[in-house]
Amino acid sequence: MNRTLLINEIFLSIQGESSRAGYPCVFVRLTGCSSRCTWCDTRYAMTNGTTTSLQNIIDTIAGFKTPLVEITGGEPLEQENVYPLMQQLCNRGYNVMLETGGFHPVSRVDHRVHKIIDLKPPSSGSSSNNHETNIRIALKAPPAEQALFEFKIVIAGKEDYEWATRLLQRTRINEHCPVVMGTVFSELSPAILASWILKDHLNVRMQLQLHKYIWPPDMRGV
Ligand SMILES: C[S@@+](CC[C@H](N)C(=O)[O-])C[C@H]1O[C@@H](n2cnc3c(N)ncnc32)[C@H](O)[C@@H]1O
Ligand SMILES: Nc1nc2[nH]cc(C(=O)O)c2c(=O)[nH]1
Ligand code: SF4
Ligand SMILES: [Mg+2]
Repeated sequence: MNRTLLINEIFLSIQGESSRAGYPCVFVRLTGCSSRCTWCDTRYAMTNGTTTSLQNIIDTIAGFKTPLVEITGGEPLEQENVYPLMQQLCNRGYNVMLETGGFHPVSRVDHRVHKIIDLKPPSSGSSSNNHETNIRIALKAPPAEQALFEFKIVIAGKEDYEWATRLLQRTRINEHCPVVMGTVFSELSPAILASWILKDHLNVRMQLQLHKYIWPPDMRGV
């Protein structure tokens, strides 16, 4: 079957987010997202895309000669053929990461994929769409698979931070899986977020979007 995906861009860059930040990584950005996070930095991926066969995507990735591949968007889980793409990349031996907004259960994602799941705070305007099933799936996973779950919370201010600490107290997800916490770029000072995390002895990994410090923050394809 000639399966396709609507692709916004495929590029090689330095992974700027998550526990793998700093490693060379191929990014496959899928077009389209039905959410509208107020501070989304990738609005250009909402509509523009090229219909591309899975084989063509895999060949493009192979050309970058890099073992780490991240599937992002847009919202990657909104296109059905993302599932066979991830499976085929895993079969070929790539380290595959998925970056998802967390509005869809990750139960159909190949278990070998490193899943980075956002928990959207109130400032995003998308908080009511969080799918807490993903937290339950991660908590129930056997330890070896739990290591392939990572949750991410992007914070714009104190209200978001307090929402996040309540979520962590209630679910204790950070005792089982890495939780990365970062700032909405240019909205909240990293030093302020760092001071809150330190004051509360919060067991999270702070991260900044590394690529926005390496290159101009609004540059595309990096
Ligand atoms: C553009 S989204 C694409 C993947 C998926 N839709 C999602 O939300 O995870 C990739 C990541 O960028 C983060 N992000 C978007 N806009 C941001 C901003 N202005 N500052 C910091 N992180 C941002 C999102 O929270 C998400 O973790
Ligand atoms: N360099 C770089 N690292 C990233 N990590 C996650 C990204 C994303 O947009 O999902 C991203 C991105 O857009 N660029
Ligand atoms: S879910 Fe991701 S791509 Fe969609 S609007 Fe929110 S940050 Fe942007
Ligand atoms: Mg990005």
